[in-house]
Amino acid sequence: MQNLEELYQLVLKRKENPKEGSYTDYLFTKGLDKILKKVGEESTEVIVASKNPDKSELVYETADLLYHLMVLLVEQGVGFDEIKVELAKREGLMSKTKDRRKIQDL
Ligand SMILES: N=c1c2ncn([C@@H]3O[C@H](COP(=O)(O)OP(=O)(O)OP(=O)(O)O)[C@@H](O)[C@H]3O)c2ncn1[C@@H]1O[C@H](COP(=O)(O)O)[C@@H](O)[C@H]1O
Repeated sequence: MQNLEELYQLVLKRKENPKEGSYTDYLFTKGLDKILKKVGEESTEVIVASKNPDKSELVYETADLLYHLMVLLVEQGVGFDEIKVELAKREGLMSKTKDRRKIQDL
C-alpha cells in the first residue's frame, strides 16, 4: 500500500528512468497537454461520482485523480515537499483565523 508521497516518488522514478509498457511513461511521452486532459477528465469523474450514493466510485475516482495530479507535479518540476510546505503554512494560517474568530466571538 502506498501513501501519496510514495506514489509521487514512484512517478518521479518513472520520469527519471522510463520503463517500457508503463502507463506513467506513456503520459510523460505524450506530454503536458495529455496530462492536463487526464487531470480534467479525472476531476470531472470525481464530481460525477460524488453524486452517486455508492461511495466506492468516489474513492476509485479520487485515487485516479490523485495519481494524475502526481504525474502533473512531476512533469512541472514541483516537488512533493513544496505541497507539504504550502499545507503546513495554511495550518498556521487556519489556527490564526480560528483564534481571530474566537476573539470576535467574545
Ligand atoms: N495509481 C496509478 C494509476 N491510477 C490510474 N492509472 C491508470 O490511469 C488510466 C486511467 O484510465 P482511463 O480509462 O481514463 O485511461 P486509458 O483509456 O487507459 O488511457 P488514456 O489513453 O485515456 O490515457 C488507466 O490506464 C490506469 O491504469 C494508474 N497507473 C498507475 N498508477 C500507479 O503508478 C505506478 C506505476 O505504474 P506504471 O507507470 O504503469 O508502471 C503503479 O504501480 C500505480 O501505483
